[in-house]
Amino acid sequence: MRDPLPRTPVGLDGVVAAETVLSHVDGAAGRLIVRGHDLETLAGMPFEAVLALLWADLLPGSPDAAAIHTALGRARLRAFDLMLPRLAATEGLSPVEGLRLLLGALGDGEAEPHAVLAVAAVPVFVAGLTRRRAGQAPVAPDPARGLADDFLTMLRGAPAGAEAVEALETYLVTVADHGLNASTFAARVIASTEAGLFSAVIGALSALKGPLHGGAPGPVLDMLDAIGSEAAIGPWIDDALRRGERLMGFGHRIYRVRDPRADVLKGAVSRLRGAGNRIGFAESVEREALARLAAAKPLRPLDTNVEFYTALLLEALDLPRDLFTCIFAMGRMAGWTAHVLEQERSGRLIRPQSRYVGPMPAASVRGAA
Ligand SMILES: CC(=O)SCCNC(=O)CCNC(=O)[C@H](O)C(C)(C)COP(=O)(O)OP(=O)(O)OC[C@H]1O[C@@H](n2cnc3c(N)ncnc32)[C@H](O)[C@@H]1OP(=O)(O)O
Ligand SMILES: O=C([O-])CC(=O)C(=O)O
Repeated sequence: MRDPLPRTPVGLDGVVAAETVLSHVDGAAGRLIVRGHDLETLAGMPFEAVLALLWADLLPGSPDAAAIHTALGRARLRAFDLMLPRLAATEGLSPVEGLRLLLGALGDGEAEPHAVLAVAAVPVFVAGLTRRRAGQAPVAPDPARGLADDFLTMLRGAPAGAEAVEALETYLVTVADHGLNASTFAARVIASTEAGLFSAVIGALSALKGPLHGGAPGPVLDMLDAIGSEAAIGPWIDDALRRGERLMGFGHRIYRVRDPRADVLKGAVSRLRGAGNRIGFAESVEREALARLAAAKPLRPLDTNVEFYTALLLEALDLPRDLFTCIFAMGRMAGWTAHVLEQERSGRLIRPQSRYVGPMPAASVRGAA
């Protein structure tokens, strides 16, 4: 007998790998609680206020939203200086690869609190690398602006309207934290080795990049484009399911009902002028997809996840679809940093077990010497 471990499904379903005060995902009820607040009550708050909630008791002095606004403005200036000499190296990389490269400029010796600098750096880097590939010079941050507002200003080279800022802010808050999802788990594993916050969030970004996690919203739009017309919806979905493909923006490891973030984001898209036609089509696709998924997988409830209306919202904001994962990272950096700080406080190495199912040596040489 060389296998004392019970057979378990791979994927860590249902395994508790950390205790957290940060967020709770109730998959049966379709409820997301962030530090004692339902998502729906957070959705109107500034991103800086949600950062104050997530970082409370984890950052020295538990700064409030106003102090975080000031600290993030200062840190964006620092990130801009770090970015300038490295921007050329992002040539030829996808935006998320470029962001990963630029985050590598954040060294453990930085004076700003690392959580603050990591959150501040994402909008600066994403705006800078997007402008560079369009042949435009980077725009310096304005520390007086809020993070969402400054990102759109740095990206476009001109202030964005209040409606767009509010919609982006709703998005950033909605995706700020979500229990022990794959990227946050990756961050906590890296933090548990005491490798430092910047290493942990670069690892998290690498996990987010995949199409089964934060890479899904771009492909949601690809799917809507490929379907093309109302008449094609049913046959297109049937063909995709027949080929064994996954419909992007549907299904979730934890939710067995509709992801509560979907409706918050759908509301935000609906409030944006000019988003009307595409949202009507998206609703038809969603309706048909849910009916067909229920018929195809009767034993596995599959509902709409956050990425479906993320795609619609970011498209309505006129953001290029290959930036969507970077913008997800802009919001999720809040949660990653808070989880890293919490993990560093608990201080225990995360090291699960694998079950060896490979061959044993033909003849034992142990003890022969
Ligand atoms: C922010 C986020 O990360 S939200 C998720 C974003 N990702 C997506 O939208 C990609 C599409 N969705 C998926 O791939 C999955 O639903 C995931 C990755 C999100 C969750 O996957 P898991 O919990 O591992 O589900 P699992 O792989 O066990 O799937 C169970 C069954 O449902 C099917 N299924 C799951 N999601 C989908 C989907 N979107 N479309 C079609 N079938 C699906 C699987 O093929 C599988 O069927 P089978 O039992 O006949 O083989
Ligand atoms: O929780 C998950 O597994 C994926 C997800 O929705 C997120 O990270 O926002």
